Amino acid sequence: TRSTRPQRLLGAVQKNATRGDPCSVIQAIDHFCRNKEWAMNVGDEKGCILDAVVSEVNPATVLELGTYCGYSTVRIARLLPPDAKLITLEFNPDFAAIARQVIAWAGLEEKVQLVEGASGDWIPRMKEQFGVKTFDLVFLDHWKDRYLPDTKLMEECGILRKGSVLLADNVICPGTPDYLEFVRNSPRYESQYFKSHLEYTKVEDGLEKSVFLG
Ligand SMILES: CCCNc1ncnc2c1ncn2[C@@H]1O[C@H](/C=C/CNC(=O)c2cc(-c3ccc(F)cc3)cc(O)c2O)[C@H](C)[C@H]1O
Ligand SMILES: [Mg+2]
Repeated sequence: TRSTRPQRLLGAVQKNATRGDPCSVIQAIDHFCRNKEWAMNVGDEKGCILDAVVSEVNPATVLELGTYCGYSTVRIARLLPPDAKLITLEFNPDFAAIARQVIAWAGLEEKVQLVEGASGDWIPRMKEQFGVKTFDLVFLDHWKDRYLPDTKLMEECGILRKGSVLLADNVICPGTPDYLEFVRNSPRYESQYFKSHLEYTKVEDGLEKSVFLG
């Protein structure tokens, strides 16, 4: 049967990237998505903003919602200090399987814990399951209508601390209007918009960085 796009993306990584070299994995995926088949990775332009925020926060604990093929997982994990931990949630087993192989090709398995399951089920269990009390950085890139409910859940479960940074992809395209309205108007967040473009296109999109004030 015909392969899937994530399988072809993995093939491009295995063909064109060097094992253990995260930058070559990132470049191979960006080249594939720009020249062969578009895919919904955060991409190189928004990826540079993501890199800057990760470097600024220098997090010991990171939570990613929506692994997909693992592109942003590799972008984030490659910048983390040795004993830092990135937990990424992906509820589609086929995407999780692809992402595991992309992360392994980049040689970043030690820094990444890919959890197969839904954010709603796992956010409440972060403490007991992984011994993580709070997250220094959360990258939201899953279903756009889940950003707000999951943010409220993270608050309720106490996994955000004063200063935790939420970074949300696609706040313009496809758009997350309810989330944006919430973080921009809530007194408990200090929000900032980073204007950019939808991955591999000229369409406007951007990232919203929101600091939880406790
Ligand atoms: C209830 C479960 C919630 N909890 C969950 N828990 C765990 N994993 C979850 C949960 N909800 C979803 N996931 C996983 O995350 C991934 C989902 C990612 C979704 N991303 C987009 O939809 C998007 C679209 C465009 C776009 C823009 C323009 C276009 F024309 C077309 C497309 C661009 C972009 O950058 C985009 O990130 C993955 C596919 C899916 O299995
Ligand atoms: Mg996205």
